[in-house]
Amino acid sequence: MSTSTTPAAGRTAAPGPAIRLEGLTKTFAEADGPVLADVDLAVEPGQFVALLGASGCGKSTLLNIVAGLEEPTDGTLTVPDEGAALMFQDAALFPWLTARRNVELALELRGVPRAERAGRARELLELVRLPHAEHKRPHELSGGMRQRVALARALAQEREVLLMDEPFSALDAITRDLLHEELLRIWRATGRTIVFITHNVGEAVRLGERVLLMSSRPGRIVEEWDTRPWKDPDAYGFEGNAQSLDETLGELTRTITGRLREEISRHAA
Ligand SMILES: Nc1ncnc2c1ncn2[C@@H]1O[C@H](COP(=O)(O)OP(=O)(O)OP(=O)(O)O)[C@@H](O)[C@H]1O
Repeated sequence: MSTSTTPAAGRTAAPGPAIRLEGLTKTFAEADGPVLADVDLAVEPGQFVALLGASGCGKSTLLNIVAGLEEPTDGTLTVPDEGAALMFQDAALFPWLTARRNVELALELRGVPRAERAGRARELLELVRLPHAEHKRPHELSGGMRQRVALARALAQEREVLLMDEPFSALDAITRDLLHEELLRIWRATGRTIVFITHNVGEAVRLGERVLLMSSRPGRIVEEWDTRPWKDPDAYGFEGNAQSLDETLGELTRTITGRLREEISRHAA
């Protein structure tokens, strides 16, 4: 696991969870009070965690700290030594490179020998179901296809942890729905640990095994729901039929939506 900086605002080595935050606080120099205060969170290897919260509550700040792009003001952060792969709302591909070259670049940065790069990039484009687009440049691809390339590029980094900051929020509903399926398939196939930020409760419930709600200013994790009983009802001894399963899932979604609304109105008040 990871390197250490200062004891108070540090990155420390420890076995166990893939990500562990303890008493994490972040205050920006020019900000009015802390954006994050005393955030505690442990994410086990291979878990899929969805993080919900009002706009501006600090979700991206939290992800940026886990990614090492921001330093915490206080608290302890444990992440894998290798760091994490990141994916954003904007695919941020190099426009002059083909889809395959965009993926190859990530392989090159990881030190994969030149002779292996093209084959590995093709495999990754197949994994995201985009093999036919390997020679296309980003402007020739749809928004959904660009996000698939961005996902292949993030996977090319071979990091255990994948951090996703609203990666599908700019896509239309049908494309998003398809990408949800693809992401779940890829998560099961690769065993990555995923932290996925969204404003969308349906998306959070569909994707996350754990759905976390962040409070607004200061941001901390105030509630958590376990969706696994709905995803694997037999393993969790759910005795109802498909309809009652849907109904209880609907109830869960309404409960989470209600709590998110409370947080949004508290922030707006
Ligand atoms: N570098 C920075 N300097 C000062 N303030 C910042 C900085 N980055 C973020 N903030 C502030 O921290 C707060 C949280 O921002 P952040 O982007 O983490 O929220 P968020 O929950 O991801 O929002 P959204 O859902 O709208 O993307 C905001 O008030 C923002 O203005």
